[in-house]
Amino acid sequence: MTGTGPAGQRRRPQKSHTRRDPADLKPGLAARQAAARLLSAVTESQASLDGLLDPSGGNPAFTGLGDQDRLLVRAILLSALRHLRVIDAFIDRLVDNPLPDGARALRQVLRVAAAQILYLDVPDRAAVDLAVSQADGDPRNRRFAGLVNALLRRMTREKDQLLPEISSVTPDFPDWFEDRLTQYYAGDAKAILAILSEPPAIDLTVKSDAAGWAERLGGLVLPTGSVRIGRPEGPVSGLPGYDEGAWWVQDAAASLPVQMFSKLEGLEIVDLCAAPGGKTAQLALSGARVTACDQSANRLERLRGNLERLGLDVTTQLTRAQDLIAPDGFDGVLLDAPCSSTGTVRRHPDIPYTKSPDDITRLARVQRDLLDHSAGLVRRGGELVFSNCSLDPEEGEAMVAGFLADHPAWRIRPISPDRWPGLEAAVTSTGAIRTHPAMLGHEDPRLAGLDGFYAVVLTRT
Ligand SMILES: C[S@@+](CC[C@H](N)C(=O)[O-])C[C@H]1O[C@@H](n2cnc3c(N)ncnc32)[C@H](O)[C@@H]1O
Repeated sequence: MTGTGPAGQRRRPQKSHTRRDPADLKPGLAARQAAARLLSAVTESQASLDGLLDPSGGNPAFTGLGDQDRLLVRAILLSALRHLRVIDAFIDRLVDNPLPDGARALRQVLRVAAAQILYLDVPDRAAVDLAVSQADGDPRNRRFAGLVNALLRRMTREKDQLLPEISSVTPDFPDWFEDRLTQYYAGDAKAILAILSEPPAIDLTVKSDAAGWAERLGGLVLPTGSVRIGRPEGPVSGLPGYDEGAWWVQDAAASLPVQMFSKLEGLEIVDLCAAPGGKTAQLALSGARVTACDQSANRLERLRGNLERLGLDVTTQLTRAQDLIAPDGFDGVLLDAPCSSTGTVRRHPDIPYTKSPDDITRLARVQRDLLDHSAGLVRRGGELVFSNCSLDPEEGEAMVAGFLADHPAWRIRPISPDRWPGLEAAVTSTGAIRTHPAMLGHEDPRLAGLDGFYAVVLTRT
């Protein structure tokens, strides 16, 4: 409020020197600041997006936001990471001189704004204005506020013309990631890379009556028996069947490993890396007596919550798989091993930025150690299913070939190529399963694709 001074002149409003939350100053600014900070954590410190966005233990810049802002930050980050190289190429096209190397904070501000302008349904003007305010409010970027304004305004004007052109010649993902996929998937690599920058469809594993649930939810039944519901607008917890535990979210590819056991009903099965419990639920639903182990107490707690909602009963054990001792063994062992998760880049587009070829080699060694230990837990005549959601053969085909070479008593029990009609291409020449995101094509991109998975059944002769 303005007032009058002693001489009767109008007094200018006093600037408050109290530190205020930027969100108080301009709606939406705190969300953009959080997005830039988290993008920097992913791309510069290799922090995992899942960890940063965890509602309980995540980054305070995110957890301190309201629900709407959190949704926006998540959407900005997913879009930015799915198209980071295209966004950078667009920014670089619009600057007269390359951005200084030290201007990393500035680049994050521009990336966050560009993700909104190029890929999200946010009014251009709001994206530009907030980016300018964001630059202006940060001493590192203040001198660039004019540049931010000019560059982003130009982006809004020229996006229709330039985006298709830049996208057609710029890869979406880092070279190491694209090179490996091209090396291993040859003819399919282009299609895989194209679909990896699309958000995935949501698949449900239903307890029963897949056709009925598909009709009720407007989805379709897949060769795996899963129900695909596309990309629903709101949270899945609002859909029919969630509260009564009639289904759970599980990519169709992730449902295959459990289906590969030849028998489950009445058998004693250990699920060694079980949380959050998608495969544990399948095992329990098939009538197995399940022990679900995980090394993470938090994740095991999540598994218990998920199984409780589904009304399924399992024994849980907090342990590292390699520390589990079971002198009597199990009829079946599921080792859904920790991996680089490159098969899930559609929902985790941070992976190409947070993982490296060295990580893949390291994780393949971890998997091999876990597989060696798992083999000792299988009763004679029992089955060991190994799986993971990596697209990289070093963590799949090659690792298992090494195991078989060192354990001559073990064999692959081959899966028949017609086990899932419509998914014949997923069965390899050795009888293992190799899925990739360009499988299960559909004319509607919202209904297409599959996570990358490798899975194999091993038995002792
Ligand atoms: C790929 S996730 C498993 C997904 C799960 N099977 C499902 O279908 O929902 C890998 C899990 O392995 C756990 N994990 C990683 N290393 C482990 C180890 N050495 N022993 C036991 N659990 C481990 C992680 O905590 C994580 O929950």
